[in-house]
Amino acid sequence: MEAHLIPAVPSSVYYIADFITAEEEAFLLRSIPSNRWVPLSHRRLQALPSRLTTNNTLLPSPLPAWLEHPVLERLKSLDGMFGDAPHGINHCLINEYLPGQGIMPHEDGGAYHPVVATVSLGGSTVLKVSQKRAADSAPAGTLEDPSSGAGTKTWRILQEPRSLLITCGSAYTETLHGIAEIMEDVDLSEHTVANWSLLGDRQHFVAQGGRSERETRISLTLRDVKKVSGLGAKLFGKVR
Ligand SMILES: O=C(O)CCC(=O)C(=O)O
Ligand SMILES: [Fe+2]
Repeated sequence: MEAHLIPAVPSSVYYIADFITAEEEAFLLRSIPSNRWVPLSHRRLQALPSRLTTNNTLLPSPLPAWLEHPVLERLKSLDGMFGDAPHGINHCLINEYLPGQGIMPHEDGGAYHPVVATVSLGGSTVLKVSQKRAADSAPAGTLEDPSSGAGTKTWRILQEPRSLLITCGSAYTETLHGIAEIMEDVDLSEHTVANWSLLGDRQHFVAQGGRSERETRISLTLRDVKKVSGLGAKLFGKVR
């Protein structure tokens, strides 16, 4: 995995170009249920096997067979990335973004084991990663430094279709990530893209003059939800 570590961004974010083949990408796009989308104002999403309950608990149920091979199988084979996760991978969030759509800067938070894997399908996009301001992680009651918004470090990660991005460690806990609501990503170069050296097809973006028009992109975000309902766990033969 060290060969896939994105340099410069807080540790650790890994990028693997061509994690799946074009045939596997087409299979995944065909397999995503068409009747489970939840429309949001700036994208639509679905959660498999289900959405979390209000107290961030998962009612356990297996992930669908179409996710098992190749995605889950291949993720589990990655040098122990999910080795410490209590249930391996038990949840998949699917987001669909049309050109011009994105997601506000956020952190994934404590409901999940702090390793997240994202498989990109369809179009390319830029994920903007920024260091949380000191005030974001300061204990409640700490006065905010009015200048703290300035100088927040940011990085751009270009996600090509069929790629895998894995975020863990302090990158999971100390940064925010988001996708700008724009029709085109511009100024893509070795100087502005943190994972430039790891891209599968740098030449594609060079040939476009460092521009990349957004196309419909679907991401599979795979995680381990920490809390699994006890009743379900018993039904599955595991008492936790
Ligand atoms: O679509 C993506 O790559 C990011 C999705 C995301 O940040 C999330 O679901 O928490
Ligand atoms: Fe996220």
